[in-house]
Amino acid sequence: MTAQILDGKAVSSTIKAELKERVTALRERGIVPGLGTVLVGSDPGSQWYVAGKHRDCAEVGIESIRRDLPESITQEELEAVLDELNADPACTGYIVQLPLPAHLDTDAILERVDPEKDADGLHPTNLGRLVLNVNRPISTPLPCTPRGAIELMQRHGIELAGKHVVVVGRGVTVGRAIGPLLTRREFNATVTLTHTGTVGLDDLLRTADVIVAAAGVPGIVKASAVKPGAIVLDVGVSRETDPETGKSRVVGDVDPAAADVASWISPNPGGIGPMTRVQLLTNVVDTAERLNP
Ligand SMILES: Nc1nc2c(c(=O)[nH]1)N[C@@H](CN(C=O)c1ccc(C(=O)N[C@@H](CCC(=O)O)C(=O)O)cc1)CN2
Repeated sequence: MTAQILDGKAVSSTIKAELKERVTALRERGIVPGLGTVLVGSDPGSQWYVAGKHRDCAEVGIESIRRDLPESITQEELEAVLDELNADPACTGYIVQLPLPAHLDTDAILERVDPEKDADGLHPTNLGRLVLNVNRPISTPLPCTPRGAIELMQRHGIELAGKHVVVVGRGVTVGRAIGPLLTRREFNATVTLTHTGTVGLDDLLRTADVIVAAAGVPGIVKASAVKPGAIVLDVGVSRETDPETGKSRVVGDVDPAAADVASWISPNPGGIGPMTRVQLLTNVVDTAERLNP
């Protein structure tokens, strides 16, 4: 079997076209959605992701507010920047690009974001609402990668109800947040959360109808652990230097040979990354519409 491709680039282009129409309608009513980004330091990956977020905004008509800050910033100085964005009426929602430098308290920073402006859905209040299932139909932002991953499957006509999803990885942006979403009645999947400390991971993976590989460990999902016909989402992002070209490249969590066993697979790059980005725009437009019914 050769797996069909879950094409995140194509789906995100479609969604961006839909969002552009929604933004145009908002602008016609005098409402201009604005997305803020807060970037600390000069990590090349984070700089690339933030630049991409601003390109996306320009494409759909969302205003960009950008705060690029030095690596040396103190906790107090960073919190003051967040307080400004919390008070800025031009900012519909904003994100703090992760990871932050080690001297900063990430939990305290995420908690400082006004939950109403939390475009990433990572504020404890919004994650709590997700777990309590009070976030329906769409009243507060949902974490971008989990929601984007589900949308990618839905837009390819994949029915999740009754499926057993095995998630690999316990990080806050994906692993911990995707279970509460997938087990909502609207999706009705059954979820097993595993991680790098799970004993018998391969045996659990072989029971999965859907694998969400988000551990950030290259090759943690082996082709031999994928049930024939399973759906495989490769979310993990690691970087390595290509020995032939000397260039840095993205490596996912899934053994490429899994494409010979699975029925559907998300490429990496080109699968979940673009869906993460477009979900961020969706969160901003949803918020602008919710605040201006
Ligand atoms: N505040 C946040 N920080 C981080 C998040 C997040 O959701 N919120 N997720 C990641 C980084 N990220 C978004 O910020 C992100 C990762 C990857 C992509 C993407 O489009 N990737 C491309 C490949 C890019 C490459 O070659 O490096 C793809 O998959 O096709 C977009 C956004 C951590 N931080």
